[in-house]
Amino acid sequence: MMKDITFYGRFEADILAGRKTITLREASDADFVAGDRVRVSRYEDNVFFCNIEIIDVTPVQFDELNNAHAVQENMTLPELKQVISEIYPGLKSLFMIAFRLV
Ligand SMILES: CC(=O)Nc1ccn([C@@H]2O[C@H](CO)[C@@H](O)[C@H]2O)c(=O)n1
Repeated sequence: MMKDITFYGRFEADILAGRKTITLREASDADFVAGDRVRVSRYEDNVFFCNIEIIDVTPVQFDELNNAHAVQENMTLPELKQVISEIYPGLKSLFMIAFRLV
């Protein structure tokens, strides 16, 4: 059975252009392993927009986030920390899911 993931619609263009190649998620949203093919839909309206292949799933602490993470999100580090703080207020333990378009 194919797995699914949702992204906020505002990230769709960056994902489709290959500008966003990681996502940082809480544990309950990181149940993927390298090689998984995953159907990607928009969170707001559930519209499918691409398939991705999972490259890697790695634990990362909020306080360890650095510019390399931000670049892979097509953001600055302050922007990335702000976005994550809004989605997951107070959460320190995240998982970095690296992916590529298929
Ligand atoms: C829709 C949903 O259920 N959850 C999430 C959770 C996270 N993200 C994005 O991943 C990166 C790091 O958190 C940032 O770019 C976030 O905006 C997302 O698009 N959708």
